[in-house]
Amino acid sequence: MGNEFELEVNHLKFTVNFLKAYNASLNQQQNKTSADILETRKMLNDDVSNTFDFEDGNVMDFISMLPEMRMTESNYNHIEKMLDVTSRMIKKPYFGRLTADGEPVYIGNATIQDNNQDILIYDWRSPVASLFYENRIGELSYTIPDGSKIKTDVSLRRQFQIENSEMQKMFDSDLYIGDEMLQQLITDSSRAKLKNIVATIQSEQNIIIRQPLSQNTLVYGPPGSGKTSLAMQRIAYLMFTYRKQLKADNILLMSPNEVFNDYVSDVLPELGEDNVKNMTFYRMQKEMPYFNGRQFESLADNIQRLNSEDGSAYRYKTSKGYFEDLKQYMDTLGEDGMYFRDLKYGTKTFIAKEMIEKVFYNNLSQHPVPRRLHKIYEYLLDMYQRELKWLTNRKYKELDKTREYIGEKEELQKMANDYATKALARVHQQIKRFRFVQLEKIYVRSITDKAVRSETIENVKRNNFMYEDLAPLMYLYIHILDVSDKKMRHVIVDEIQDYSNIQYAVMTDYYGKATFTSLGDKNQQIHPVGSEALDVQDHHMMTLRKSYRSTNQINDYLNTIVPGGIESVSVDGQEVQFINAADEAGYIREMIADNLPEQMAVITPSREAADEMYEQLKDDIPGLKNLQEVDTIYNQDYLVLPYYLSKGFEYNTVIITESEFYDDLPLIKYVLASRATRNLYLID
Ligand SMILES: Nc1ncnc2c1ncn2[C@@H]1O[C@H](COP(=O)(O)OP(=O)(O)OP(=O)(O)O)[C@@H](O)[C@H]1O
Repeated sequence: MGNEFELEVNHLKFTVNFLKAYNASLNQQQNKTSADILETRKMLNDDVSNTFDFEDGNVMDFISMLPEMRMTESNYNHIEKMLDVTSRMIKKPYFGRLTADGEPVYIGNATIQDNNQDILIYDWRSPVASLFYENRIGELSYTIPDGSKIKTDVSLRRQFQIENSEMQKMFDSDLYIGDEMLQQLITDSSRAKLKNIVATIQSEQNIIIRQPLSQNTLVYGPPGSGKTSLAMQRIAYLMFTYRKQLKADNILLMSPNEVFNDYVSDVLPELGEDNVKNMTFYRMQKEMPYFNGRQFESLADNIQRLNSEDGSAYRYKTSKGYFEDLKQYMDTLGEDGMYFRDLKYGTKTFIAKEMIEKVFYNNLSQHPVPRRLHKIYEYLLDMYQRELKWLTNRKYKELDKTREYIGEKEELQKMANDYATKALARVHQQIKRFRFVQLEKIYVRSITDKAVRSETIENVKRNNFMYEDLAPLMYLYIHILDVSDKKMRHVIVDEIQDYSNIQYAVMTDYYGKATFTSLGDKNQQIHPVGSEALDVQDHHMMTLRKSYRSTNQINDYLNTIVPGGIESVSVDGQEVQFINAADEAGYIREMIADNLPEQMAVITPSREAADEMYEQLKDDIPGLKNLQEVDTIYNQDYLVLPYYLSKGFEYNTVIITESEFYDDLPLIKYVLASRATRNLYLID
């Protein structure tokens, strides 16, 4: 092994030197390309834009230069990306090695070729690198893009710990148990944000990451089994494997809240990829103009409200039974049950709902519902143009007659036009937003439970929509108008257990051209009412069992809440602390006085309790942050937060205050306790 270590140290030196030289040549290329771009731009400025005239041949010159300019700029972007990648890789060129069919295969964050085009380092996402994540040696096989399997004899699997271009340690490991690299990562809690796990992806995780793009996948796994990490690694994998089809803006990450996006935002850039578009279920309605101006309760407010209120309306509206009723109601809209709105301006009716209804049910009855509505939309826009013209003319005549304004005819015309445009602005907006359809009434009619229906009518009247109204309204909107986002090719949904069947249908139907990877844990529903299990079709179901986050002691405690929930792959730490303290803030103050943990989250049962706790602790904990529902930045090591915001995160030390609050909510306690990596305190 001594000799082997030396050989590896030499190979590392060679690779680092190569990367340094490569990086320097990229630097030179970048300078040259940026000089070329500047020169072209300057030339265009001088020669073209001063005399930008279609009569002049220089416009043609400009057009003929465009492809080359685009190529130079894309070349520049590529060089910049490679500069970034190689700068990182100089410090840590690779993390693993295989000997496959007698040949060394080094594995790192990107593929690097030497001057003879031989591969010096394989990207971790390349097919052959998959063998590394099998965590064993022997006769193995990997799949290449055409689907065929390549049999390979793997005689060595080696992991490296390299820091600042220096070899620290190496391990030859063919067994996952005793994986020292993994153990070291598990004990490293130096970072507040989610880290990449590229060097220690486990075989059950590797299978999930490498599912084909065409496959819908549903993954369940206990707390700490790496679901969020996999979500990010999978995005990086898809972007590499399908780079011709997929750009960052074709992939969507559906997050439980806004701050979560920041929590995961380091992973993709570290892996050399751009961050993808992110979304929350709540924010989806903002992409649908119909809902502009409608006030929807936020998820956080919904959770707080239903903590103390009766949840029967929520239960009804998220149930499979209601979803079936809604679909049935929608199926008959072509014959009956469609509701419209009068469009008015001033005291005048632009169009009466009865008229729209007549066109919808009589004149257009041969078409499907969405087609009818789009045709009505066109008629109404046409009508609007005619009305605008008529109103402008009338105003023009009026102005002309009063002769109060003596000016140019064009000015008079403009005044008349401005007047008419303003008068009809609301009508125009309503047409554009399809507000001539009375979606809310259709929704209310689809509710068969009398009490829920009358409560909903009151809320609609007050423009006070509940969170649970979002999904059925969006579902109606998407289907009645046949609206979808055609750009997304893949959607990753984390914390899938927090979505009802109707919510999932909204996502899969709206992102209709995308396949889905959804990840969650049925035992981690944070909503006080909860939803029924997800009924999905055409999804490959996968289960994770092992958990990498918390110490064995914390995992043992978690297993007392959900027996057998977690298979612990971890290290020992201190026992879970159950504390009785009349003055909770006082206890925390004392506890941290001589030993402030690296990171700490104080979790409270409500927003009010969080505000109060923050006031009591802020002078004792430097940089303490009171995390808000609307926050989008996650970079604090010391946090106070209400429990429903803790979803998906992890902290070195977790203090659950007023823990008796969760006595009847054991699964919420489970979620909160599983946020701790090293130390867990439950105070009551
Ligand atoms: N293969 C791995 N190698 C190293 N660390 C890992 C691995 N898998 C997961 N982890 C670590 O375990 C912790 C939990 O991972 P993650 O947050 O992705 O789990 P999760 O399943 O989403 O958890 P939860 O359901 O509780 O939100 C993270 O610190 C992550 O870095």
